[in-house]
Amino acid sequence: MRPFPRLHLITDTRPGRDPLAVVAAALAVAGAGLAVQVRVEDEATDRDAYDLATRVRAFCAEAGATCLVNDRLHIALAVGADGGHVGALDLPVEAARRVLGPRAILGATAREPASAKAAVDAGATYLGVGPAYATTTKDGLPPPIGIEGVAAVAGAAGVPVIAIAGVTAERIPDLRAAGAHGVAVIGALSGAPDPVEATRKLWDALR
Ligand SMILES: Cc1ncc(COP(=O)(O)OP(=O)(O)O)c(N)n1
Ligand SMILES: Cc1ncsc1CCOP(=O)(O)O
Ligand SMILES: [Mg+2]
Repeated sequence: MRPFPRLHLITDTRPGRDPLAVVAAALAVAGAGLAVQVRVEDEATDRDAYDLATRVRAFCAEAGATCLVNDRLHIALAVGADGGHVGALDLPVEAARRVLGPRAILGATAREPASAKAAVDAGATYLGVGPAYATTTKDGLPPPIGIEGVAAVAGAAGVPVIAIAGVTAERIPDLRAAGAHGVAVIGALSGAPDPVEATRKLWDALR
């Protein structure tokens, strides 16, 4: 079994972004060590999500990388992804586990130890933990939990913790010291002038 990826790239499908170009750049650097989470805007059609997931899944398969799908687990199944990610407004973790089956990777969002433990008991195999820091990529989030919040969840989780929100290469040493297994990013790669170079920086900080 391949080790659980430390670098998770979440696709950025906001207008004017080129998610596949960023995925290709990140895979060129991190290869099989990368997880790509296909995430589309809430308004996106299932057909658009399916088309993007199909292409990301093919890129990942070629590189030996992990492919996950956010929220829309039927699309994860339809494209043969490795798993999915759910949060508070999505299917409950135990239902997501039933949908994906016993062997799939299943991520759940958590921001404190009690919900983290409940998610793991319900079948989550990793936790997306945050917002670690402030982010401009997603609206409506609660206040950042900071390094202390990440450490509290990591200490209680018993599964890999992937810190999310506002993650930069410079912040990775603190997050790792707090017990995070890895990080998930959107802006650090999608907003970078050179996504290959930006991936290299994140990747070096994670090794
Ligand atoms: C790795 C990771 N962690 C957290 C999230 C957020 O999921 P969720 O809370 O369901 O919010 P949306 O991404 O669906 O808007 C994530 N996607 N990935
Ligand atoms: C999907 C999501 N959920 C919590 S923060 C976030 C986006 C994080 O994006 P960035 O890495 O640009 O801060
Ligand atoms: Mg969600």
